[in-house]
Amino acid sequence: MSVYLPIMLDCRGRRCVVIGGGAVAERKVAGLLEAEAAVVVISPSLTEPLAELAAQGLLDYQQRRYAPGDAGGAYLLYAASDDIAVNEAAAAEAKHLGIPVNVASHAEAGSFITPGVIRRGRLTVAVSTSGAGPAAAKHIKETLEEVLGAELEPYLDWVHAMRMEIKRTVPSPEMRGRLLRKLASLDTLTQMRQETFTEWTPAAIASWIAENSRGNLGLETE
Ligand SMILES: C[C@@]1(CC(=O)O)c2cc3[nH]c(cc4nc(cc5[nH]c(cc(n2)[C@H]1CCC(=O)O)[C@@](C)(CC(=O)O)[C@@H]5CCC(=O)O)C(CC(=O)O)=C4CCC(=O)O)c(CCC(=O)O)c3CC(=O)O
Ligand SMILES: NC(=O)C1=CN([C@@H]2O[C@H](COP(=O)(O)OP(=O)(O)OC[C@H]3O[C@@H](n4cnc5c(N)ncnc54)[C@H](O)[C@@H]3O)[C@@H](O)[C@H]2O)C=CC1
Repeated sequence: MSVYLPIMLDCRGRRCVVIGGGAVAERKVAGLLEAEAAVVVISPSLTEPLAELAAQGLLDYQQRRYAPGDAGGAYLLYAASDDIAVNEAAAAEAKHLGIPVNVASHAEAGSFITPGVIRRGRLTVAVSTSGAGPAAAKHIKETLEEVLGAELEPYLDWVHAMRMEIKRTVPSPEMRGRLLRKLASLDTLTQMRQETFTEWTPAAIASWIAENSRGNLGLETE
């Protein structure tokens, strides 16, 4: 069994090439566009939704079959045609160039696989069964979706704003760590879920930081 390393990859503006324009390519393209990649699709045909994206100029569509050289300059390659030999050739080319490649028809020919993804604003949850059962991964993802509430989005926006403020005003790394761990243990998420949360004013934020940094001589006060 392959033990895959989960990582979060910044693909903004990166050239990501998808070979094939069918139902599977459609899913991979959706994930890439969500991550703001510069998507190139090479395929003789496209599904209706992919053709719509191409018409809107959201992806670079090259209407033709895969040809050697297509992996060149790619940040990621997805071999998602229904022709195993084509997927294999594209994967071999990518591997030769050291480009990470996903192979839809037989995962073991590639170097990475695609998880099911849940997003709640800044939160991303990726579910993989290491390829054991893609439909099972989808089902587990749907089960998790039910417990991950919409309040996680404003909660993480709040955590982010607080963290930025703590990083801006607290010079001591030890004290910042203490404050950030304390922040994570507050019941803000529950309050947001129960709709009892009231926004912290800049003065309230400053006094929370001051109160919880007692003994920290490095704290900048205004
Ligand atoms: C290894 C992997 C490689 C990769 O594609 O990256 C792969 C491979 C294959 N999938 C196959 C079939 C199906 N795939 C799905 C669905 C999804 N497949 C996804 C990922 C992955 N699929 C990677 C492993 C993920 C993991 O670690 O678990 C998801 C999670 C993400 C996505 O694709 O975006 C997405 C759900 C999206 C969502 O959450 O909604 C369904 C269900 C459905 O369509 O409803 C079926 C039919 C039922 C079944 O077979 O289980 C076949 C057989 C083809 C054949 O035999 O003809 C192969 C080939 C092989 O086994 O090597
Ligand atoms: N990884 C996954 O999640 C899944 C993988 N699969 C497998 O993935 C493959 C694709 O499945 P679908 O998208 O449903 O097939 P599909 O038949 O809907 O689409 C295949 C696409 O490949 C294109 N194509 C064919 N030859 C090509 C070439 N030489 N160069 C470029 N493009 C070419 C076709 O024009 C078409 O757009 C199949 O092998 C299938 O068994 C199927 C289900 C899920």
